[in-house]
Amino acid sequence: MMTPANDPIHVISADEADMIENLTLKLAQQYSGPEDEELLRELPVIAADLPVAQRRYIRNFALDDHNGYCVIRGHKIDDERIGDTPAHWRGRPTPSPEFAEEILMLLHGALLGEPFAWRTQQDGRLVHDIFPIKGYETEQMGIGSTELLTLHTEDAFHPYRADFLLLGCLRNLKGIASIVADIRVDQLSDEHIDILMQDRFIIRPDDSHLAENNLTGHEDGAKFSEIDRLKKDDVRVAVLWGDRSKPYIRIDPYFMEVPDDDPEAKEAFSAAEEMLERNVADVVLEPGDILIINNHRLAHGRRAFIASYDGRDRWLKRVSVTTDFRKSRAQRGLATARLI
Ligand SMILES: NC(=[NH2+])NCCC[C@H](N)C(=O)O
Ligand SMILES: O=C(O)CCC(=O)C(=O)O
Ligand SMILES: [Fe+2]
Repeated sequence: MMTPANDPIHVISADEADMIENLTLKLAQQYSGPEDEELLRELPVIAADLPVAQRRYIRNFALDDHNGYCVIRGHKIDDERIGDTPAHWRGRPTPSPEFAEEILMLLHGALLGEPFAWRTQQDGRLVHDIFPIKGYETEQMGIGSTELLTLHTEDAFHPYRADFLLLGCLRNLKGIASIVADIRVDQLSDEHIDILMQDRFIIRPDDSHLAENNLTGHEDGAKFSEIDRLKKDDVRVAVLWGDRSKPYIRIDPYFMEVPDDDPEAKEAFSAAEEMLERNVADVVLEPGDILIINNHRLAHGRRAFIASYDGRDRWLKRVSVTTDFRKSRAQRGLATARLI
């Protein structure tokens, strides 16, 4: 196919869904958990067993670099087997009852690059949980609920942030929407684009990487020293980069600032924010959906909702994927290590 795939949703057939479920259930018996070295090594090899149409669709999405997101729809979720939506991401068994769904996420990740994660998030787990956690209702984190999760590039502050972000839906009974916003460069002036492409914008780590939101109290917290440094330093970055006519974006206004002595940059930043706000759209994930986000071409977030904490709350899984493992080599210790 030569033209960019325009349909943002690829629906798999019932037969394909059965085949994939059998595959992931079998794999869940063979491996010890989502961080199993052998599983991770085999991922792209096993992913070749996914239906060819699905693999081709994802390949086109990645190569065309045009659409900000796509959804693979129709995977089966065994609501009974996965059990209640947990109260917290800490203290879950390995493997978890939803290991097959975690494998499904990792297989999709392997079609796009290498799954990786952060030492500073969710105890360094490779597959993250996103569900509301009591006490965090008003926080600007995936575990919040009552506030709009404002538009952001995932881990925008970090030079090694994901190229692709996968959000897999296990449960969403109330149809709570994720939000997405494309970059519409035609809605920005040439002057603003020029400024947005320069390193004039201060960015800080978001709260999900802070020690206070991740420590058990047992470890020394040394792994958060880089985050502390980035939090204090006024690191200045560009909001747009790459091809001027189809630029990449790096933005998380909630954790960004424009220096007071740079009114031009302030104005350009507001224009970028307004452009994104104008283009916000809802994407309601259904169980079995995998939302694939091009983290350089789309900002995303989530609508506000009221959590019930009754085991039926919305539950997503999240995997970050890089297309260039080498750039973070010095941070990872071993060539095969996946934590930055
Ligand atoms: N605008 C924002 N809320 N940015 C932070 C995003 C939340 C973060 N990715 C998390 O894991 O919780
Ligand atoms: O819950 C969602 O739909 C998105 C969550 C998210 O963006 C995040 O946790 O970073
Ligand atoms: Fe996010």
